[in-house]
Amino acid sequence: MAAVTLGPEGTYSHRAAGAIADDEEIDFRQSVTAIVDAVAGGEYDRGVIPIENSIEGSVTESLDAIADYDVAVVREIVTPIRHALLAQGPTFETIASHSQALAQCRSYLDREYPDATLEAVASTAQGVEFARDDAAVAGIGHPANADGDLEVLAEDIQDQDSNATRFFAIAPAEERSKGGGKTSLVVYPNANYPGLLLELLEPFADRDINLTRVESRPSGQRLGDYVFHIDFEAGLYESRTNEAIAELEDLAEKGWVRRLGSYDTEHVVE
Ligand SMILES: O=C(O)C(=O)C[C@]1(C(=O)O)C=C[C@@H](O)C=C1
Repeated sequence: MAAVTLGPEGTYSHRAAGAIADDEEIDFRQSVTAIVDAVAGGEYDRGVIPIENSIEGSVTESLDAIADYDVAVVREIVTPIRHALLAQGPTFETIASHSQALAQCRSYLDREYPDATLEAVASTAQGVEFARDDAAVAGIGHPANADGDLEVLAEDIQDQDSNATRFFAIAPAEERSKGGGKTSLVVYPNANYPGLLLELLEPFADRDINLTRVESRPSGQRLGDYVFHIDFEAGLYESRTNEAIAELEDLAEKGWVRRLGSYDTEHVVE
C-alpha cells in the first residue's frame, strides 16, 4: 500500500506510518498540506499526518487541511514521543527542529541552552539533517536519527514523560468507513448566537456518546467565525450516531457537516 508522510526519513510521522505501510512503500512530503493534497488527488492510498500532541495540543495545519480537502480518516495511530538532542559535538549555536518539538522541550531548552537560537524547520528529521551538515547546529528528534555519526547529547528532553502524539491515517474520500469505535466530524454552523456550541454538543450527550475532543478553528471567513472538529467514541454504523448527526445537520443548515469517517486506534510503542 503506497503511503505518504512528513519527511525526510526518520520523522515521528514516518515511524507512525510504519503501522500501516511497509518502509519501501513510504514516500515523503515537506508539509502536511502537501500530504493531504496528494492523498485527496489519488496519488497515494494512505497519508499519515500528526493531529494532536499531549503537551502542545493541536497541529493546526493538519486540522485546517482535513477541513479543506475531501479525504477520509481510516485509522488513528498514537505513539510516544521521546526527544533527543543530536549534534556533531557539545558546542553549537542553533537548535533546529519542528516547531511542535521545540515547544514540547521548552523547559529543557530554557534551562540548558538559554542562549541558543531556536530554528523551526519542516520536521524533526530535517533539523537533524541540518545538524549533520553543520557543526554549529543541533537537532531535536528521535534518538535513532543519530545513525552512528551524530552524538546523542541528551535523551528524554521533552517537558513531560508521557509525551504522545496522535496521528491520522487518511485515505481518498471513497474509502470512508462506517466501522470503528471512533468517528471524526468537521462542522461549520455558519451561525453565531448564545448557546450555539451547547446545542451542537447536546445531540451527543442525549445519546450517551462520549466526546473525546472538540476543537475550534477560525473559518477564515470573518473574525469570531469558527469550524468545529468533533471526535467521539461511537461508529457511523450505529443508529445513535446517525441520529445525532442528523440533529447537527439541522443546526448547521446554513453551513455544513463533514463526516471524516469511523476508525479504530492503534498504539505504536516504538
Ligand atoms: O517532525 C516530525 O518528526 C513530525 O513527524 C511532526 C511532529 C508534529 O507535527 O507534531 C510529530 C510528532 C511530534 O509531536 C513532533 C513533530
